[in-house]
Amino acid sequence: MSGKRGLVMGVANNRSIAWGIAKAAHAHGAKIALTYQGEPLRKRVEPLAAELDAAVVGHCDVTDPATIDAVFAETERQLGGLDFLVHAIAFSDKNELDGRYVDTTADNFSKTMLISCYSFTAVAQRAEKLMTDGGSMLTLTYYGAEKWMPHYNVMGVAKAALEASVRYLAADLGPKNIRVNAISAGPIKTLAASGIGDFRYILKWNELNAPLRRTVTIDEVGNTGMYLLSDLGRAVTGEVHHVDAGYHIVGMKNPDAPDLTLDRD
Ligand SMILES: NC(=O)c1ccc[n+]([C@@H]2O[C@H](COP(=O)([O-])OP(=O)(O)OC[C@H]3O[C@@H](n4cnc5c(N)ncnc54)[C@H](O)[C@@H]3O)[C@@H](O)[C@H]2O)c1
Repeated sequence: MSGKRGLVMGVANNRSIAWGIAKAAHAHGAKIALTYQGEPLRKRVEPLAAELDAAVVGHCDVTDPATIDAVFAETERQLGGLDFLVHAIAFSDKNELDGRYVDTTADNFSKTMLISCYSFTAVAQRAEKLMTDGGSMLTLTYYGAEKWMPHYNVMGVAKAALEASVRYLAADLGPKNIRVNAISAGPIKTLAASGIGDFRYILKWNELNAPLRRTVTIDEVGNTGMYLLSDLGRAVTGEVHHVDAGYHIVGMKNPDAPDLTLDRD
């Protein structure tokens, strides 16, 4: 990653998956820029950026296109161009990440799709202009895009659309040697994940039933990110790569795993 310049969007705190990727990129010699969403997160992101000698290129709320333009202009000013982009952004109303998908409202459906799916295309449009010598774009998805998961609901629908957009963006940008991939991460306790109903149960279920009999860390997602963002993955595009301790190959509960009781406090 030495000599590569990357914009990492989606650091909220030191538990964020984006932070795991930013740390790995820095450790491998990349120059990083970070964005933050709103003032409360600026106070968290600035000290983290200092740890990586990273630029902070401003506030970005992907529902406000002017803020996307502003952070890309600042990235160009500070880094001079881009070799990679990390999009680790998702949002849905917490009330609809519990219970039944069929009860999703039109308003939250649109908002979830805009923030969790379209925003990757919106940032890809800007990043393409800065990737004058090829590049690599990476987003984050979850197995709930492929299979039903309890409470994932509209976010599962948005992630399915996000995975489809990875393929369409990869086809559009491939002729410019810009690669587009996703990591499908296993469940990790982050701020965003805390909004999902019965998340502790989901974590425990994965730990007991994944082939590696454990969950994954942000550092492990970060390390796999290096393969997709660096020249190691230079022939890989349009891919959804699972980093989930193998959970996605499982078809049935491990018979040796104990039965779990639902703990909702
Ligand atoms: N934690 C998990 O179990 C898990 C598993 C698979 C995929 N993912 C995905 O990883 C990505 C990162 O999430 P995380 O788990 O690290 O949680 P996180 O809360 O640390 O990060 C989510 C980020 O999204 C940003 N965001 C939300 N709405 C935004 C908006 N309107 N404009 C700009 N930014 C906005 C937040 O500021 C935050 O930085 C998400 O796409 C999430 O769906 C998470």
